[in-house]
Amino acid sequence: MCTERGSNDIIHGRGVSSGELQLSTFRMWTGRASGRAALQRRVCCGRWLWSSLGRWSMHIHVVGLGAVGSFVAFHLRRTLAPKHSVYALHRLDTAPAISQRPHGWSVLLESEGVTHTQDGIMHLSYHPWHYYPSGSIRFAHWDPSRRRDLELPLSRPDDPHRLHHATHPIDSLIVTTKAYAVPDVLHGLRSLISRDTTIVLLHNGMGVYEKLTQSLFRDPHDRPNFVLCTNTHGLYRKDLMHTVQTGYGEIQLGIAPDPLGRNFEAALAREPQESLVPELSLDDIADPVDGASPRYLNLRNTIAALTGARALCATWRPYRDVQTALRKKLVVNAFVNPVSALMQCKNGEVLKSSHGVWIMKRLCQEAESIFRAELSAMNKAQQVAYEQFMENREDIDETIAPPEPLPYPRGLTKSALQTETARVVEQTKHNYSSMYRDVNLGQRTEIEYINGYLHHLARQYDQPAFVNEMLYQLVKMRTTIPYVGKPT
Ligand SMILES: CC(C)(CO)C(=O)C(=O)O
Repeated sequence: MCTERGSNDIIHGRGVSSGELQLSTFRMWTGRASGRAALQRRVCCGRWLWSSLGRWSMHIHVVGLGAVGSFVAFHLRRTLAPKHSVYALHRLDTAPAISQRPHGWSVLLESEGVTHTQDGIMHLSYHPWHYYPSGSIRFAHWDPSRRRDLELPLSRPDDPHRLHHATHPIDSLIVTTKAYAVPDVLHGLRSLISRDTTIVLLHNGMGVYEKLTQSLFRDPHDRPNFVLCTNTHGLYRKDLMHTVQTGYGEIQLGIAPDPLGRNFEAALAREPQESLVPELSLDDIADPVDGASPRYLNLRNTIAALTGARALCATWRPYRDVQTALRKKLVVNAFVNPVSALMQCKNGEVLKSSHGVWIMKRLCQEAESIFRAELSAMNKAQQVAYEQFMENREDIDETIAPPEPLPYPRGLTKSALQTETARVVEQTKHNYSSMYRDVNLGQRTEIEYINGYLHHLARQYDQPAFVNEMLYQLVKMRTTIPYVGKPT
């Protein structure tokens, strides 16, 4: 279901006096602290906040301009007021190809036979980290009128001033590259990312967020906010920055828990007022009346911008629901993608025979056992944490109820997974899966983040998963054998 919210929900520091900002920041960051230390913190926070919120507009960067990235950039630019900037980040080596396109720097979206053109997206290019181990990053802007604004000279990672070279640190970064490319891309952009940045991850598969929090963003105090997404729109890339929409789906956004402790989903715990079902509230991310730090303001604005672009059909959902949706999509991809790539067929073929149906049913059964084992381990860990907490408490009189074990989501039973797989196969029956295309183009596949992710979970929780294992090994084997095409 699409939201009715408009881009007017995007808020900025203007209109709030510096006095108000200082007071509210003091409350938010220092709690009940008082005296000299509190005064020092108050002055320091106020200065920091004022300089950050003095910006008048939002800067949204989209990296990975394949089918999904172009689709998102297209609709954001189309919906947002011109004062907000939408940037497309390209690898420097793709820039010459773009400048030779007949449509120049415009992004094209084709839907129901009509091609729409979107201008006004600013293009920046970067050198991916692994091409330049010394850490050089260069941004070149393609709009000469704003060139001076945006140029970022080459700098080394150990240069203490290099952040200052960037006129715009990144407020909001939407990452739509293949799952395996995300860590390298973020590594390359690291100097422009701070804990005030919001990073939206929009890719197939799972495990990227966990990888990032264990490597590039280990320190919870310095970690940006992350939004994890599932996307069910049918899209394919016809050409560079030219996407075709073959089916209408939705994007679900889930905000990863704040390492600094803010509860973005506080509304769910409040007594429902008019509606029976409590709804998430943007004010729980950042309350414009109370003043807000850039960290939360950027997050609120990112959610508002994405949900405000109605054609994206993006909704903000509780993180737990998005985790369920991600697992559902993982299982669909774990069946459709390898089978279509190995059998060299369109999605519509994979369930036409009893053999395909057998594989699909067995895979869904394995996935349910894996997810049940995972949940049971989480519930056990929660119980242990509760018992330890109770043991270490000083006031033993007050009783705190033990946490309720989380119930197993209905959407992840084997029959629900089978129904969902059959639905997606029917909806995308005329499409070639992304893995089919990757295999045929001799490109790296996302197998490690799809069947590979399930495989690691199965091992972690000691669950047999032979069908998944076989698909995983076969796709890896396929990519070691040169693709020769059809015999003539
Ligand atoms: C759902 C499906 C299989 C659609 O083609 C897909 O997500 C993919 O190709 O990666």
